[in-house]
Amino acid sequence: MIEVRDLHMHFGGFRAVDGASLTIAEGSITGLIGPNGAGKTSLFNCIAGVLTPTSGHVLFNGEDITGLKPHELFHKGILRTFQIAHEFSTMTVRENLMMVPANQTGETLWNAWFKRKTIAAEEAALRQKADEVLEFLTISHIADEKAGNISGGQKKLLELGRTMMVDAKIVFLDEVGAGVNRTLLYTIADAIKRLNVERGYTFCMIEHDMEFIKMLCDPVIVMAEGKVMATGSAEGIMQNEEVIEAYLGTGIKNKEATEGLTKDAKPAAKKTAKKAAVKKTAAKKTGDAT
Ligand SMILES: Nc1ncnc2c1ncn2[C@@H]1O[C@H](COP(=O)(O)OP(=O)(O)OP(=O)(O)O)[C@@H](O)[C@H]1O
Repeated sequence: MIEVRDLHMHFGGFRAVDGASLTIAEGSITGLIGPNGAGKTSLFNCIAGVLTPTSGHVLFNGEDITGLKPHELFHKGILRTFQIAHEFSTMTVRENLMMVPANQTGETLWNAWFKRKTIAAEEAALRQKADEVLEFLTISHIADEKAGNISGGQKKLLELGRTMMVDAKIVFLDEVGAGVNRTLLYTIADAIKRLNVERGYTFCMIEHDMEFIKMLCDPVIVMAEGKVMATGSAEGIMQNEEVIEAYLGTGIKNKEATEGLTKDAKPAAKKTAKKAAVKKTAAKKTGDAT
């Protein structure tokens, strides 16, 4: 379980995360949504060690992990994927997977010369594991493709596959569904669901696509202006007036998210909400100094 307590991430005088508290329960697929600029990525980066928070705490099963670096969190099974998949483009898909586990014997020149048998055995085991991962993700057919040549959606699957090469406990997914065609989106959703149910992975995912959120996430946490404004089921969140207002107020760029969250809102209510939220944002930007 991850517990975030009163987390702040300030950039100069601007409070990107402004006292966020939330829980990611073990075994859940927790969605993190909110309008553009709500602070979701900053919060993710604080939890995953990419940023050191200005204040507040992140606990993992009761242990304070605030400020630990990504490699330290990696060894605890806490991994973060990025919005833009980070693959080694000139290596094959299989080789990309085989690169993930740390502390391989062949990593030093000395061992490469004198421990050849051990290295060969390790490589064979890694190759087998990589092939199992590819099969699980239904992308065995691209094992020998250069990673730079595969589609954006396949890169997202590869990113997910890399988390399977180590014993991941909690995986933070940053817009894993963004820019992916519908068919591949269902493959990704299916892989996430199976990793959750069959292998006990916990997920926390930032997503703008409400259909994707509805397919997978319970609970859904909504952030606005650096704070958690609501937590609940996807259906409940989509009916929540406050949430609808928050989305309208910031002129959200993502069409699907806006449609999903605002289709029931009345036109007059939309106008008032937009004015109120714009005022609130302006006040926040001018009134804060840290
Ligand atoms: N390194 C930084 N320096 C200054 N301001 C930053 C920095 N990173 C983020 N911000 C600001 O913090 C606010 C929150 O950004 P963040 O990326 O966390 O939001 P988000 O909810 O992930 O948005 P989106 O959905 O658009 O990706 C934004 O106003 C952004 O401009």
